[in-house]
Amino acid sequence: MSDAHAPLRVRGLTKRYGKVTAVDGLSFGVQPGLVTGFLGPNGAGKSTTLRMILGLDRPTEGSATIHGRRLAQLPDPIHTVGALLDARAAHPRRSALDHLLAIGRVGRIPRAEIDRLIDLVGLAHAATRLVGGFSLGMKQRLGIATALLGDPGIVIFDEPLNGLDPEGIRWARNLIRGLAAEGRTVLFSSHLMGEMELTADHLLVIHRGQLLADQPLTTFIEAHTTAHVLVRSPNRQALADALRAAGLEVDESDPTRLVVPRTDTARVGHLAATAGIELAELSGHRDSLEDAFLRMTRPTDRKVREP
Ligand SMILES: Nc1ncnc2c1ncn2[C@@H]1O[C@H](COP(=O)(O)OP(=O)(O)OP(=O)(O)O)[C@@H](O)[C@H]1O
Repeated sequence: MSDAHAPLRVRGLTKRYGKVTAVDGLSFGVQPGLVTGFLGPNGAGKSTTLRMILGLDRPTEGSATIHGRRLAQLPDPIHTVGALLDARAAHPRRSALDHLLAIGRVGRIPRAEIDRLIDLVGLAHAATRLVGGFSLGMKQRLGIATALLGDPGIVIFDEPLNGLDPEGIRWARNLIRGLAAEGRTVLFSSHLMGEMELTADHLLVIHRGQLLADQPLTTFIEAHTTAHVLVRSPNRQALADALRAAGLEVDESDPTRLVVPRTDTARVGHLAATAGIELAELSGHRDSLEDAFLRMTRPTDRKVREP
């Protein structure tokens, strides 16, 4: 599906607060059936973008549309888009159940569906407790249930993993992936790179309000990271010499292993065997999403990439 037909679409979206340009001409589409990760350092403009998509902030320029319309123009918003922006927003003196019942009433959500969602997010044991006494992780679970109340085809989660424990993070990851597998359009932001790497299929990377990348996660990692080989040998110097003689770069700064960038284990293994050099360890590595992201948003050598 092209961006022009994406269920969620942003064009030239810009937000200025006085002299601060929080969001600077963003254009992208979010596709159904995939988890799209929204990635950017603190202050990059993620929350402002999501707020404009949800009609909570007015763009200075540009537009954000859902099925071609602004959210306010949708005939049935609660059944179209569900969002978790700030888990702390729920009223502290209401129980989780009352919170969901109150919001569910607006969309005429059946009680059985509310009970199902409470179960789904693992809050059955705490449904009648006041939200004010909830941990941040419990509030996130309630926020996720609230977002899913209308069984929406589009879900937007801003930092849904904050405050969740490791079991909760794994649960949320499976839930987010499951929502996309059901064909929904899923956009979520997280500053937890390892989680983003495990959860997202597609990435939107923003920095200082501008789009730096709009591509599949694997393409992003391949484009912005290098593969390298770690190799250990009782005959370290001879190995380093043999690798260099074959035109490879060898990093000897680690006293235990040689690091050989931009190659693979087959090549290093073959060169060692040809030179008759014994190996004690041979493994291939690729930088993580975090390495790629940090390299890309480093102030000095950042290059703006058009989507
Ligand atoms: N209401 C506001 N008034 C003035 N400036 C604002 C306002 N809201 C956001 N900003 C500024 O806009 C920029 C983007 O903020 P935003 O909260 O969208 O970033 P973010 O990517 O969500 O960051 P974080 O991960 O820290 O939440 C920041 O420089 C912020 O200070």
